[in-house]
Order: sequence, then C-alpha cells, then structure tokens
Amino acid sequence: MPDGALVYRRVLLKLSGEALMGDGDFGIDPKVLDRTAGEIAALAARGHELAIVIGGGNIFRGAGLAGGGMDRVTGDHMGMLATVINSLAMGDALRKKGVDARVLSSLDMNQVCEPYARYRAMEHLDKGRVVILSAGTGSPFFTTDSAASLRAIEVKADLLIKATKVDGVYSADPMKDAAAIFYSSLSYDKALADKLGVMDATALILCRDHDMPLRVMNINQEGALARLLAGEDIGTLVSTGEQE
Ligand SMILES: Nc1ncnc2c1ncn2[C@@H]1O[C@H](COP(=O)(O)OP(=O)(O)OP(=O)(O)O)[C@@H](O)[C@H]1O
Ligand SMILES: O=c1ccn([C@@H]2O[C@H](COP(=O)(O)O)[C@@H](O)[C@H]2O)c(=O)[nH]1
Repeated sequence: MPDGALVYRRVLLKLSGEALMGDGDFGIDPKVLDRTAGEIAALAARGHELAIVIGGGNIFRGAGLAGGGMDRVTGDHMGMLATVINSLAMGDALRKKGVDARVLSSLDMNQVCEPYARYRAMEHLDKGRVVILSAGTGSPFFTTDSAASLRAIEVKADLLIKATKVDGVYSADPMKDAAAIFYSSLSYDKALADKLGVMDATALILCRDHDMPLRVMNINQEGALARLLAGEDIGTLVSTGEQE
C-alpha cells in the first residue's frame, strides 16, 4: 500500500550474484534466496516500488570465461544468461511469498520472460509489481552494475542500492586489505579518481552524470535493507555532492 512518507519510494536494488551463493562457491543457496526474497517482499508490502537487477558472478562472468580461452562476446552472452537464471529463481521465490513479481529480459526469450521495454517496466512499477530486470544491458562488455545504473535512471528511481558482500565503499578492497578505511559518504568524482573498485567506472559515471544517489551496503546483514530504507544511515552513500 503506497505510503506518502517514504523517503525513497522507487528503488533500484542491485543484488550481487555472488551473494546468492551463501557459503558455497557456485550457484544459488536456497536459504539465502528465501531470506533475501523475504526482505524484498517486506519492502514491497511497505509500499516501495522495487526494480531489481541481479548479477551473474555466482555462475559465469564473461571476463573469467575469456581468461580460460573462450571468445569474450560468447562469454558475456553466457554471463547475461546467468543473470536470467538468477532472476528466474528470485521471481519464483518472490511469488511464493505472495509478491506479484515479473521478470523482464534485455535479451529476447519470449517463452521464458517478458522482453525489457522501459514503458513496461514503468507500468509494472506503477501497479506495485516488483520487476526483475535480467540479462544486464543486453550487450557484451558491460556489467550488471552498469545495467543497474542505466535502468535506475530510465525508470526514474529515487535511489540505487548496490547490495553486496561488504559493508560499503572502502579506500581499498576490504577483502584484500585489512587496513582499508570505510567511507560513510563519498562523491562520485572521488570514487572515480581513486579507482575504488566497488563498482565499474561506466556505472559510476552514468550515476554521476544523471545525479542518481547510490548506497552500497551488505546484503548479508539481516534486516539492513529495511533499516536503510527506513532512513538509517547504513553503508556508504555515493552522490554528486561533497564527501563527509
Ligand atoms: N574500494 C572498495 N570498497 C569496497 N569494495 C571493494 C572495493 N574495491 C573492490 N571491492 C570489491 O567489490 C566487490 C563488490 O562487487 P560484487 O561482489 O558485488 O560483484 P558484482 O560484480 O557487482 O556482482 P556479482 O557477484 O554478481 O558478479 C566487493 O565484494 C569487494 O570485495
Ligand atoms: O550488460 C551486461 C551485463 C552483464 N554481462 C555479462 O554477464 C556477466 C555477469 O554480470 P556481473 O555484473 O559480472 O555479475 C558479466 O561478467 C558479463 O560477462 C554483459 O555482457 N553485459
């Protein structure tokens, strides 16, 4: 039910594919899928209009496949198909929780899901349906982070959330550098100048140039997503403004 008091009504949530693996090293952990779907269902029930983009890193990444000798474009096609697999799984998990969820794809596969068209996505969102935007941008050499930035701008989201395995943006990759410093807020220009690897440059530039605020947060912290959208200062805010 729509609530006029929501700070961020329309939200694009980018979920890391790798975060869906849980403790595994490939594929989808059903428990993680169910918990994440539960958190999304609660947000939808609160009146948030949710568009979701899911990565494919738990299955295939084009760059990784190319590193093993595969043609890069073929690898990227496989990576985009991996995001469709994740999206279908999330669509199913959400429908089991009573959410009217629709999977759209940037690559045509009409027997499986709807083709992505901006007006269709907007219509679904206007009707309170959760849309899962799969197959990235539909083009190779991009990432689902870039797809998430692009779609957030297209559907006029109030906020882009990157839900990942780390607590936010650090001065260096916190998985590799224990001394990395956490930023509670940050400008896009600094993220780009310092080459902070949490999101690729294409995604950051799109957000910067279209003034799309971004929150980077840890999806493995139960309840954090709900608290963030309730107004708590969770993760890192990346914006066109000055950093703290
Ligand atoms: N400066 C930084 N601050 C925070 N995280 C960083 C930074 N540099 C690199 N990272 C890494 O970026 C990762 C975030 O990307 P993520 O794992 O969500 O991948 P993705 O490509 O967006 O999704 P997928 O898992 O679907 O491929 C974090 O896990 C973290 O290790
Ligand atoms: O627009 C896009 C988006 C993604 N890809 C390919 O899919 C994989 C998985 O996406 P991640 O963002 O890495 O999770 C990506 O590595 C690319 O190979 C693409 O080609 N175009």
